Amino acid sequence: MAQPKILLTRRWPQAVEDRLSRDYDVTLNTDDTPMTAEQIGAALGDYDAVCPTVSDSLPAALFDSKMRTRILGNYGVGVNHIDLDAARAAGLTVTNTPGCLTDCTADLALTLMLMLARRAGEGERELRRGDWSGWRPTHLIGTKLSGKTLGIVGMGRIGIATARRAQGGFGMKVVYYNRSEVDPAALKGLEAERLDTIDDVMAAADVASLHIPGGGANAKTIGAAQFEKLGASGMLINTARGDVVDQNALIAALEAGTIAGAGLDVYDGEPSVPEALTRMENVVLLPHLGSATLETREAMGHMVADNLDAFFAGREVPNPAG
Ligand SMILES: O=CC(=O)O
Repeated sequence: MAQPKILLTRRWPQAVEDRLSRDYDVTLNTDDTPMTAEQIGAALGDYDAVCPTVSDSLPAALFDSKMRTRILGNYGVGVNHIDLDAARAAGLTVTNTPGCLTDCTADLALTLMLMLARRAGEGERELRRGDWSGWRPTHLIGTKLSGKTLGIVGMGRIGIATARRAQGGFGMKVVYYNRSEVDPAALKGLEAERLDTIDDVMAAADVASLHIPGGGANAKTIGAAQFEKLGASGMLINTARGDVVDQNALIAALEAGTIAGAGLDVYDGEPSVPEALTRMENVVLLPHLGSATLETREAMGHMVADNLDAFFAGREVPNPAG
């Protein structure tokens, strides 16, 4: 029997490309440029499986009954770039990669917190510019994280892992908002108080870290009113999705001093980043590095491969999305 035809929309770690190339008739996007929606639409007519990622866009208009594709093996946990309802209505199975990127994304949330609180980006820029004039007691004074309050918005796997690091490493008090009650077993050993609303979390937090999925109802969850609550010494961390923050309201809040600073790994409309943000010293900007370690990027790829293997063997897929 012919091997299923599979398209990877971007380059993946070598070990996973090798595994898939052994077991499937794989097409690689060798020059690694993002594919247009039209190219992905055409691929849905040509391939048995398409494996997209967060840099792709799969709106409802791409899915029709003439598709050859039967499974979308998404490389990543977030699937807000895929119109899931339309994909399912067209008979597609959609899978994602939950769990394997939890530690790395939580690590990056802490990286942003520390860089922001300790003004590490500012300091590095100063040194590289040749402007460092030596140690002095008043140079680049930051803020201690130890003992401060971390507010988690979205207490899922990554929110919990971030809270554990902040509490275990820095003795931070943790408050959180989650739409539904969190399984107490997942919170074992963590002292964390669930508050009734996101605004309550913002008001209580010195640092607010976002861990809710993007898209749909979560768009612009954090806007001007929430920045007012976070207050002039408050810091915002976003490793989730850019669209959960009202980006214009964030820029306005930073410019007005409504909040103290922001540490961002994701942007609404990325990879474009508003110039206003790039000019601010009290903002740490990373290029969507949450899951970017070799171990995790390989694990994500193997998870996609496991889902494809199960699907084409007629078994239940281990990680259905949504
Ligand atoms: O951002 C990365 C992911 O959603 O996996």
